[in-house]
Order: sequence, then structure tokens, then C-alpha cells
Amino acid sequence: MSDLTPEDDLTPEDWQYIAEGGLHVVFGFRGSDSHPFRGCVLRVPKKHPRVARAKRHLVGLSRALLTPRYSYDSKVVRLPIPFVSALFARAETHRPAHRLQEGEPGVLSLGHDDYIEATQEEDLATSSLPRDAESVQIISLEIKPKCGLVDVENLPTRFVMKEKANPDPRFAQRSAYNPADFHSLDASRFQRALMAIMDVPRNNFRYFNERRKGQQSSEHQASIPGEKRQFLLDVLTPIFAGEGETPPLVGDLLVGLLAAQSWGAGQQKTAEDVYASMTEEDRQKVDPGDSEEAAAIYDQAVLSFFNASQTDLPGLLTVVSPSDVLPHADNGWNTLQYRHHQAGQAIVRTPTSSSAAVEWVARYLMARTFMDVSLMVNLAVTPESDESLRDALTSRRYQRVPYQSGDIEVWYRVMVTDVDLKPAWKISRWRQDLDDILAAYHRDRDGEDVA
Ligand SMILES: O=P(O)(O)O[C@@H]1[C@@H](OP(=O)(O)O)[C@H](OP(=O)(O)O)[C@H](O)[C@H](OP(=O)(O)O)[C@H]1OP(=O)(O)O
Ligand SMILES: Nc1ncnc2c1ncn2[C@@H]1O[C@H](COP(=O)(O)OP(=O)(O)OP(=O)(O)O)[C@@H](O)[C@H]1O
Repeated sequence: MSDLTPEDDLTPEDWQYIAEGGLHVVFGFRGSDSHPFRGCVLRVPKKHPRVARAKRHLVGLSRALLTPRYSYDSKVVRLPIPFVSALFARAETHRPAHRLQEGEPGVLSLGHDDYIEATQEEDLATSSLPRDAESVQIISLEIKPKCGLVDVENLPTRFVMKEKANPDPRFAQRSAYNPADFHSLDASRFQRALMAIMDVPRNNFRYFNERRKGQQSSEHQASIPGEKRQFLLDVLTPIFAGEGETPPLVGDLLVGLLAAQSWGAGQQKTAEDVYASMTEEDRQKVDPGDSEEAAAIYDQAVLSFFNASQTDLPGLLTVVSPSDVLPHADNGWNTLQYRHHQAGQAIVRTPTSSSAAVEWVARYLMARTFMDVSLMVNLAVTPESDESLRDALTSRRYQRVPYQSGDIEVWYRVMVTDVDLKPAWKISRWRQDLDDILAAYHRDRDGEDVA
């Protein structure tokens, strides 16, 4: 449901540009403490107002895939166009050059409505602090891990191939990051991945300015201050990779991400074939339109794959075992990738059940979504906590990190953002992208062999 935002509450000067991706610009509220928008961001679409529609699916998607621990509050709001224009005008000096080159946000000239649908979300870049916690320091990070599985047997991940042979012309520096290291559940490989994205952050890593109570800044920094690198390696390793026999604190999330990505990595050709076998009516069902039916299809697509019931939905992927999602040594694919691949091949060979095809493509699109999510990480660094601070932190879903240094305690929480569904029309674009990446990678490799 959309909420019409009272215009009195909307003052462009209260909002500060935080960051943007390909489709949205995010503005953080910097007005008075007593204002209803305190602690919120507006996530405003640039190109077309699909946010509200995608949001509806997000509910189904995150119910199916993530436990509530990794999801946060968000609702659809309608913003008057003059207000959005003023936000973009104020943001101009903060926006990266390559984004400004894309031209004026198309959403401003759609002309069929006098408002734009955006989402109002909890601000995960500054993370609201307990009111009584003067001494708590919050560090906010964003990690965009990309896909940790290989697309083509015996070749590196898509990110690695692209970076090696077909790097994004927007960026001068090449990245040594390998998403498979980030998702490996192995401490030293994880640290290698973290160092690579701290060295060349691009859109894989953002370090937001630290904030203490009373400070408002959340502008992000291009690179990470030297003295913070070791601290982050020490704190993030137990969270994302575990240490020795101790599993990672968010191991269920990583395994869930890999499980969801398994429905996409290596499945491109099958996706085209299954999609080609579908009727126009069935194709409509998987697109993030307005219907509640589509959300139900996405839920059902997950349940069917695991042969599970509706009551198993919340956090279903968190019961998947690491041995099902970690790639096998021989060729780099995992068990779920094979299973999904085989299910798709069966549909292509004998197109008997249209619902199976719809669900297969829905899973493929979910996988593509989960190849592009961001993880927003908040770290609360505090002198030894008392009971009221512990209660305040846990009520905001922070948990303790087993990190020992002097008197300080570190608490963390991780939220998954950018879970908008990908539209089915992208299936053919991904084919082209993969072909280009593979051709460039082989050219590059052949060139090296010759040299
Ligand atoms: O295709 P990729 O892997 O390059 O991912 C695109 C991202 O590029 P990246 O490689 O992360 O720099 C791209 O990120 P940037 O805009 O480059 O920050 C978008 O996330 C894009 O998704 P959408 O079109 O906004 O839904 C992403 O497109 P999808 O492939 O997820 O549709
Ligand atoms: N709730 C939030 N709180 C604070 N910052 C946020 C929030 N959501 C997003 N951001 C910041 O804004 C950036 C852009 O948002 P988002 O990833 O949703 O845009 P997008 O255009 O959909 O991304 P993509 O290009 O990956 O598709 C994020 O990378 C993150 O830095």
C-alpha cells in the first residue's frame, strides 16, 4: 500500500544525498530530531517508478529467502515531483561524474502523474543510535559481493573474467576482488577478498564516515583510512568467514545467498530456452507487475524447489547446508546448480507443465537479484556495555562480535538491501553480456599464451 506523504513534512533542505546505484538515488534525512523522518532515507527511482511494484515483490522474496534478522523496515511513499526535482538539484554537486553523464533522471519527465513513488526506509548508513548511548561509535559499511559461483565450468567467476578482460571503462583501476573468496566461508580467502575491495572499492565497498551521537554526516569515503583496515579485517572475519572451527556469525546468510545464486549461475542458456518455451501469458506472470499473484508465484517457486510447504517459508534458505552450495573442487559448480539446471533441461525437453516453467524462470530472476544485492553492515564500537545499552543494541538487532581489544566491545548487524526483482526482459541482455565477457576473456587468455 502506498502512503501519500504530507507535503508539509517535505523540505528539500532536510535531505542529504547519500549514494546511488543504476536505478535509485538515496537521500538521508538531516532535519530535526523530532521530525517523523528522523533516521530514514528516501530511495528515489531515477528511470521509471517501478519501486512500488518491486517493493511488493520484495516482501514475498525476502520472506522466502531471508530470515527477519537481515531485513529492515521499508514502505512505499508518494513524493510530489517538484520536491524530487529539488532533491536532485541539491544533489548535483555530490553525484559522481559518471552518473551525471547519464543525463537528467528520466523519472522527472514521465509526465503521467504529479508524484513519484519511492520507498522510505530505515537509514542504514548512519544507523540511529540509542538515545542514551553517548559513547557509542557507529561505523557503517556497504559490501556488494556479486556472484560467488562460476557461470562456466572450470572458468573463474563472471566478475573475475570481466575485470580481467573486459573492465568497466568508468573505472581507472582494476580490481583484484574475487566474489568466490568472499563467499568461501574461509578466513584467509575472505580476508583476501576484503583487502581487494578495500584497495579498489568501486561499487563493491563503501565506508561511510564514522558517526557519534549528535553528528549527522554520512557521506561516504572513497577509500578506507589505513588504521581502520586491520580493525575491519579483525572484526569482519568472524562475522563473514568464521575462524578455525567456529562458523561465521552470518553463515546462514552467506549460504542462503549462494543457494539463491545457484539458480542463476551457469543457467543462462537454460533460462533462454525455458523462457522461449513459455506463452506470453506465462511470461507476464514472472514479471514484477502489480499483481499479488506474482508474489505468490515467487514464494511457490522456492517451495517447489525444496519440496517444502508454505509454513517453511521464512528463512527457508537458511536450512540449506554449506556442502550443497560450496562449489565442488572438480569443476566449480555446486549441487543446487546442477539440480536447477537439470530441472530446466527437463522442462525444455518435455514442455508439459507451464507452472514448472514459470517457477523455474522466477527462480532464475531471483538468483539474478541475489547476484546484485548489497549488504549494509553497522558496527557499534563501545566501551564495556551496561544492561540498558545491551538492551538498546539488541532491540536494534545488533549482536556481539567475539572481538577482544582493551575495554572495547564491538556489536554488529547486517541488512540486505537492493532486493528489487530483475525483469525478465534482461534475460537476453545477460546472454549478450556473458558472450562478450567470454569472448574477451578467451582473447585475453589466448593472447597471453602466445606471448
Ligand atoms: O550485470 P552486472 O553484473 O554488471 O550488474 C549490474 C551492476 O553492475 P556492476 O557489475 O555491479 O558494476 C549495476 O551496478 P552499477 O549501476 O554499475 O552500480 C546495476 O546494479 C545493475 O542492476 P540494475 O540495472 O540497476 O537493476 C546490474 O545489472 P544486472 O546484471 O544485475 O541486471
Ligand atoms: N536503507 C538505506 N540506508 C542507507 N543507505 C542506503 C540504503 N539503501 C541504499 N543505500 C545506499 O544507496 C545506494 C544506492 O541504493 P540502491 O543499491 O538501492 O540503488 P540501485 O540503483 O537500486 O542499485 P543497483 O545499481 O545496484 O541496482 C546503495 O548502494 C547504498 O550505498
